[in-house]
Amino acid sequence: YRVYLTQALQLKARRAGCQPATRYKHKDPIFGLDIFLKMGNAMAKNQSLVEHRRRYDTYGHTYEAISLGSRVIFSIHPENLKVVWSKNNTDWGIQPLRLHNMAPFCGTGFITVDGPEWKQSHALLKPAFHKSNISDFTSLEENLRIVFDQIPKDGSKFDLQPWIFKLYLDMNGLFLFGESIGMLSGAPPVHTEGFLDAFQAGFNGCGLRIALGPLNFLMPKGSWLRACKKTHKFADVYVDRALEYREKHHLTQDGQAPPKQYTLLYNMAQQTGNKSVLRDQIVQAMMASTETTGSLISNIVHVLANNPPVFAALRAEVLAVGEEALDFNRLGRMEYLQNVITETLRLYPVFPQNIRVALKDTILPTGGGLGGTAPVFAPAGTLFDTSFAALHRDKNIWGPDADEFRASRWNGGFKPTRFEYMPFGAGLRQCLAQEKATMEASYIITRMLQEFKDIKSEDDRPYQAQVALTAKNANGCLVSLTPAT
Ligand code: HEM
Repeated sequence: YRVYLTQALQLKARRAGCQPATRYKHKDPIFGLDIFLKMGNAMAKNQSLVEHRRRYDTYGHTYEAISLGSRVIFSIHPENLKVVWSKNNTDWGIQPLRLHNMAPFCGTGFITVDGPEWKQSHALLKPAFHKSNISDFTSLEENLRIVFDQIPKDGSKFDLQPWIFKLYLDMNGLFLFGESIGMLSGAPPVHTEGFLDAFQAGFNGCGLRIALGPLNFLMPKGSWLRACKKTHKFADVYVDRALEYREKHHLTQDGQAPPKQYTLLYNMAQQTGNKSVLRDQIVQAMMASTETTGSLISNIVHVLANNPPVFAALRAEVLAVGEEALDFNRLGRMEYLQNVITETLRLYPVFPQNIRVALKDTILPTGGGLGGTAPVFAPAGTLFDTSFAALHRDKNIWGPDADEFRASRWNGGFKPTRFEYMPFGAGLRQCLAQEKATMEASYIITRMLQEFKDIKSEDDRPYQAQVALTAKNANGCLVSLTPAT
């Protein structure tokens, strides 16, 4: 039957004019253990993005391989990305790859499902990201001041990254559940004890299970399941509060609880009283927000500390703001600042890679044959693995200085297509927090440059991406800062 199936698929591919993409030179062409181990080794050395790029340089924009028995098409060709990430294309998804591997940790939600269930989850989350809910910087300012207080004022060396991550654990707590988890104050609520370690272990376990694919039975499950349980216990504290609130206010006015609208969980609890739905969504939202905006800010500071002319130009723009209020409108009009953020996300994408799976037999428009331009057949179950980090440094798109930080490349109407620059994804699953993340980054960087007249790098190592779901600088953000007054 397998032989028949293979032949039937080959016939289907030939009829559509498809040709195979360049094949990775395997040592183990049957199970593809070699490519799996090589990537594992590169990840352990924080070299996975370098390894991906090296392979694209060797094999071209699209090539294919076998990894742990699955066929994988690796591609950074914008034409292919356009098809796979298209809003109307239901041939590609994520559910068969993620749901069974992640459900014990985070259940059913926008990260784990496709189709109508994804749509429901997306609809529950979306209202909380409305501009009116994300444009008040009062709590951000209060918490940012605590970070500023930690920075040595005598110009001595300081790792800013852990403090930015603490700031974001607290800010995410406020946005997701309406309560800071006390990382900056050093006084976390009692129920958070052990939560961060459990969350990290639960999250990492999901990643490992996905990476191991058919070998995921090799991962010991006991401690992972305990970490999942502890994470649920933490989330349930807030879910129960949101449900109590919903219950208490249920019969007011038109039957809706008055909105505690700035908070994602309370916002969702206006729409559903289902405890497990709320818990799944909030755990998945924690996954999407952990270390994302924090990494972006740490990366911008890394760029500024290593590029004195960029720092000087940006500080001049910040000083020109004077006493004006830093709202969305004013921050959005700071053109150089916006270009610095855009260029930082190009060179150091916080989500550097992504994988989709073919939900049915389908065709990629390009990458096949000797010239690499023929369509490529992808039978159901084929994985599509892309690297935004490699895409964002492709010299065909960005020119010979693709590896250089040049904020001015975004001046004068230069605009890559939606599938050449994808720091926030594209299509249906595009990040709901894009505006929130970029505006908060704008606020923090502006405030920092108001408070400090110089930032110098105290680290001569290059940026080294430590990749889990997201990427952060493995070396932290070692800098020295000079106060403005
Ligand atoms: C610099 C910061 C961030 C970056 C670069 C980023 C990037 C991304 C990317 C690339 C995706 C698409 C994933 C995919 O296609 O599989 C995504 C989705 C998403 N992100 Fe973000 N993200 C950031 C911050 C955040 C934050 C802080 C939150 C929540 C508070 C968040 C919530 C979401 C949600 C809910 C989705 C899924 C949308 C859906 O499927 O409906 N993101 N993000």
